[in-house]
Amino acid sequence: MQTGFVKCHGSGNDFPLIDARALTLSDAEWATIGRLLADREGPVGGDGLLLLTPGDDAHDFGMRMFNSDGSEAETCLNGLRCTARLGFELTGLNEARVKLKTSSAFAARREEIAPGVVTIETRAGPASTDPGDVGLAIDAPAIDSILPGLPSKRGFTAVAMPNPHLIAFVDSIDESELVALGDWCEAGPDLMPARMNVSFVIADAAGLFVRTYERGVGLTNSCGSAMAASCFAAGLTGRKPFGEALTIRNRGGMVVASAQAPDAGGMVSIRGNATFTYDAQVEIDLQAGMIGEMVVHHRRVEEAQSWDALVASLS
Ligand SMILES: N[C@@H](CCC[C@H](N)C(=O)O)C(=O)O
Repeated sequence: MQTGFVKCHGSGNDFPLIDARALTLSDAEWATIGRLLADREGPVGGDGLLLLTPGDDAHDFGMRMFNSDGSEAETCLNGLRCTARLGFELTGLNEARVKLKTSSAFAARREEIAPGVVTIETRAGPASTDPGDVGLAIDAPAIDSILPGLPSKRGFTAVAMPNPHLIAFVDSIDESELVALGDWCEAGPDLMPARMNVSFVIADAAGLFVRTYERGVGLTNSCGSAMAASCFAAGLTGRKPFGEALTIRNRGGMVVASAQAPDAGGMVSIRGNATFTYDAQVEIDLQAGMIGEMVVHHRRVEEAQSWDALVASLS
């Protein structure tokens, strides 16, 4: 099959994005397409696959997200900004209620965070620390807690957005430690059979810096739901106030986020880029599990440059 897609990124977290509203493929077929398109060794590459899907009575449209290992995630908040932008462009809406795998989110166009940078705000949640929601085999919420059985003596806060996140606040980020822990989680141990995303987070005067090992992917430039979970965890642990806009930096750029306290609703808003870098087409052979050459129709050079200028201004 010939498949058209937009290559996009939210804060450097990059994805092929398909308008799948009229496509009826099985979950297994989408998982295969996710593995093929998001393969860094292949012609496209990405941290996963995004699908714009049909809405229903309560939603204007929907989003599905497959990690590069083919597993489907409950949400992807960098991807949600990009998917919402495509949904807005195809429906003429400027804000929407978006159907996710197990929850709903709100998305709206916002004023550009920097010249030429298309900006979307999302509101997702409520964030939860319930062990059942985060998929942890423990008796009580983990908030700055050492987790028995986890090969780390750091304090972790576990948050579902609703996808599962383990957050440790650290003074400096040891990437090899993060990768070792992320790899351990990827095995789906009894403590977390559905695996977890793991982030090391620095809280400083400028806000937060978040580095994430993503479930089903590995280290990525940024992870939107990890930034949301970190913002919520920073409020829960008293490192940052709830209800205030925080600048959250990452390897790919930045977003602005704010989290409500649990008793105020526990929703988390993120404002950031939804950058489209090129539009392309590729032949996918589902039987053989192979993709052909990619043909790029349109490179969105100015848009990509606007984002690069914002990132350069951060350093
Ligand atoms: N990059 C995403 C999260 C993608 C899903 C995640 N790897 C999971 O399996 O939960 C984001 O921006 O939120």
